[in-house]
Amino acid sequence: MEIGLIGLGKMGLNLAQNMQDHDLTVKAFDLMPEARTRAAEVGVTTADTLAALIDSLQTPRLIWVMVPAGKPTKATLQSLRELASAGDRIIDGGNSYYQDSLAEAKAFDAKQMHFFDVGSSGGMSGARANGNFMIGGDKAVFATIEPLFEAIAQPGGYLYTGPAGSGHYLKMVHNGIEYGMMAAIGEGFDVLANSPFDYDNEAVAAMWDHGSVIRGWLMELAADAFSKDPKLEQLKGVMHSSGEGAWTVEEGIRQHTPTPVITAALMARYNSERTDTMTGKVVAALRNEFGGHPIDKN
Ligand SMILES: NC(=O)c1ccc[n+]([C@@H]2O[C@H](COP(=O)([O-])OP(=O)(O)OC[C@H]3O[C@@H](n4cnc5c(N)ncnc54)[C@H](O)[C@@H]3O)[C@@H](O)[C@H]2O)c1
Ligand SMILES: O=C(O)[C@H](O)[C@@H](O)[C@H](O)[C@H](O)COP(=O)(O)O
Repeated sequence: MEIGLIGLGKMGLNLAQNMQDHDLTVKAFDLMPEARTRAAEVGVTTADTLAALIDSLQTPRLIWVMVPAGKPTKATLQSLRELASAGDRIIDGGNSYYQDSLAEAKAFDAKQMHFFDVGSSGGMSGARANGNFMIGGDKAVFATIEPLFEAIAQPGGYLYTGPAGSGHYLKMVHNGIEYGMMAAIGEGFDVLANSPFDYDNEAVAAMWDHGSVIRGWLMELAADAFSKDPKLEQLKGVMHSSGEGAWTVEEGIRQHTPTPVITAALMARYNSERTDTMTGKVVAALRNEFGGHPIDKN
């Protein structure tokens, strides 16, 4: 099986190596020459332009797009509609918004091309080996690309989820859950840090990862992070987000499905990006106005 891979960043390059480990033929392209050079250094065949990549692939082509979600993905998918042919199969493996994927599926359908929205999980190590994939698209055509997922996923770690849109929808909800789980772990360690006891964070996380109810990969990763920086003193507690948590909350609001934990986790992320808040100033001012309570001044 031959795959044309577009995007050789943190995920794409690992995916390319994962595919090659399973005797799949990878031909790849990235806008950045440095990314192409890095890929060539680990034995990935690269093309200098998107058009050259498309020309080099056997038809019906199988093309995996792994570039940043949003504008870069939209632009790449638009180019593929111009450069690829009827019958080609196009995978968007990035974290795209499912509504965008529904629109992309329609646009590819109009060109008799097959679009798959694939939520990819497991971070960079999952891309490199034993990944996790949530796959939306045409079921009959999926059968033609299933061997790819059998090869690169953890056994049991891929699922055909239904028509186009359903893969990225499921990944959106997965990431909403991820927000809540990580926030709870973070809060727990915050309480420990402010406790009267001197806990060893790495030892606690490693112990919790062995048999406790809250064991799991996030706990393992917490132990790894604490092993490098026992109190995470080198980090600022700023938590960025790239959209999936917000989309999950918006979806909950649209459905009238309460998502208080995920919403609180999302708001905590937004709050962490601000050094001082108008909310805090207003509440401080009001407490001072009605009760004479002390205020901290700039
Ligand atoms: N990093 C993760 O843990 C992770 C996990 C799952 C899914 N994702 C998703 O995978 C996608 C890629 O993420 P990443 O972490 O590899 O990003 P990245 O920024 O590390 O890499 C993106 C690569 O795409 C290239 N690129 C950008 N625009 C391009 C274009 N128009 N044509 C060709 N190449 C282009 C960039 O030069 C870069 O090398 C994103 O949609 C992301 O949301 C990331
Ligand atoms: O399942 C995964 O492998 C991760 O969820 C992955 O997709 C990525 O690390 C998120 O995009 C981060 O999302 P935020 O930037 O929203 O935290």
